Amino acid sequence: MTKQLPPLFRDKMMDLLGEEEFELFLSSYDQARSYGLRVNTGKIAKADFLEKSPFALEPVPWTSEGFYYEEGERPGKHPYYHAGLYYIQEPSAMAPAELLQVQPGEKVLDLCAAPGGKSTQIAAKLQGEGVLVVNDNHSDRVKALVKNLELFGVRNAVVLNERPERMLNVFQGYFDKILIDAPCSGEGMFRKEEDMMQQWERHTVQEFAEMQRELLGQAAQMLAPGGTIVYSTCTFSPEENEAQIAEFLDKHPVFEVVPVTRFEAGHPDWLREPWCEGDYSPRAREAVAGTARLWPHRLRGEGHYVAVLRKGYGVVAGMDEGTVAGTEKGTVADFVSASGAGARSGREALRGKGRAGSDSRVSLEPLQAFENELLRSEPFAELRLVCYGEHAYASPANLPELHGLKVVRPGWYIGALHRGRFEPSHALAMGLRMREAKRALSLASSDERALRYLKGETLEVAESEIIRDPEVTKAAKGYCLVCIDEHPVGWGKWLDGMLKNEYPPGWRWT
Ligand SMILES: C[S@@+](CC[C@H](N)C(=O)[O-])C[C@H]1O[C@@H](n2cnc3c(N)ncnc32)[C@H](O)[C@@H]1O
Repeated sequence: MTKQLPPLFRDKMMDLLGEEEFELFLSSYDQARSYGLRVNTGKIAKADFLEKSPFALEPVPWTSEGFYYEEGERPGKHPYYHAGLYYIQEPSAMAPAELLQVQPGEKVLDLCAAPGGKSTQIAAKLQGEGVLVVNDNHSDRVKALVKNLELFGVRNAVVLNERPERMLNVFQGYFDKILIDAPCSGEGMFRKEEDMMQQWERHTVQEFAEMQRELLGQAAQMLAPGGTIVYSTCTFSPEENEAQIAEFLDKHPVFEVVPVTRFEAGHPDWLREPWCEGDYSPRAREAVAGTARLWPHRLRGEGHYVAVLRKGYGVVAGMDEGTVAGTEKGTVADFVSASGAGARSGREALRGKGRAGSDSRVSLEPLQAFENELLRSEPFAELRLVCYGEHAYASPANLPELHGLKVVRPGWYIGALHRGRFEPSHALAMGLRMREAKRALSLASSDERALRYLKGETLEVAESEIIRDPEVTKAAKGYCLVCIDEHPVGWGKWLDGMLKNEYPPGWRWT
């Protein structure tokens, strides 16, 4: 594979690393890559997963929930994948969200989030408390992001499809933590995805560097004083890594680097011609040594770069922290948010207008009837119910007003209210625990019906198999939460010994 590396890339790495280190680096391209999965601790405790894991797992040293699995295993082809018990993720890619040190209750932004690997990691750390705003400016990639958050059963996420400059007014100084998993030239992925090599050219490095500069400046404005930004790339070029951080520190003296000691150090010595300009301050040069490099020849993972930046509280006289760009007018604004000034809380919010600019009213009764019949707990209690047309969402509390932004999901999608009926969403099923449903069916993963359910088939299910509390729910007939080994995978409708399959076509086992 070393022969396929772009010659310009080889020459550059040789210049940066020096002959001896370069040989080691080069040899990594002829070694097997590592495979990883990360346990969804939002759904299952790590110890419980390890007890039932069908895979031989070995811990990834830098991520508490991360594990290596062996080549040849197919974790994407197991019912537990469909239950959202883990995310398949390249081991080095688990480092940035871990370094963000997210705590339950925080307000977190994942600025370049699709397809959502790191968003799901952050969500698990929030444990359903606080706010997770995830954004990606690519509309097609956002679809995968939504699906992964739903699969993970995330209840407190808002999904945006925005250009970050349009988010600045709304989120000025709002977030405690921001992850910028920046678009980059992808040099660190050459071993994993060979076609990235064909796309690589010297000028792409410069193009990405320009985007990264903007993203860093925008994130700085949306971060609260005392907050943390983690900046990461999966590339080696110093233009996209150390140079970005050095330039950022010189423009934003209120920020400092929090040193990462777990990995190899960043390279101040690479801030030089012909790769980078040389005129950074001594403070900035020194600080980039505290950023981190994950090298494929030094650990079991692909190439990554990570910097942890903390925003101080001080105001430095004469320094421009950047002005807020105005938001554009006349863009999508038909999202009704019940948050922000004047909003009514919880259930009240849903009684409001169905859609901005329209006076249609959505009756809550069918949802209430569904809750009474099917839900044991109050899963929406800490959230605000909002309606977008006929679609009901449970939105995290304390969100600023989102008018004018392209909101793909204002929160946890609960279901559709139309023609006097409530149809629960697949996302609702995935976000529930089995104990929260008054009517459930738990199939063993070894039961052939588990796979047949995931393939969309109708199942024969005896009335005695429908789990219900006879004091509360006597009837077996109607919606029931279908689980595999007690982990929800979707809805079914039981009647007279048959379970009608409500598993969505786009999610089915193929
Ligand atoms: C490295 S990928 C993110 C991977 C993701 N964090 C994960 O772990 O699954 C970078 C993403 O940034 C998005 N992107 C590129 N430019 C952007 C911008 N200006 N604002 C927001 N997202 C952007 C791309 O569409 C791409 O999905």
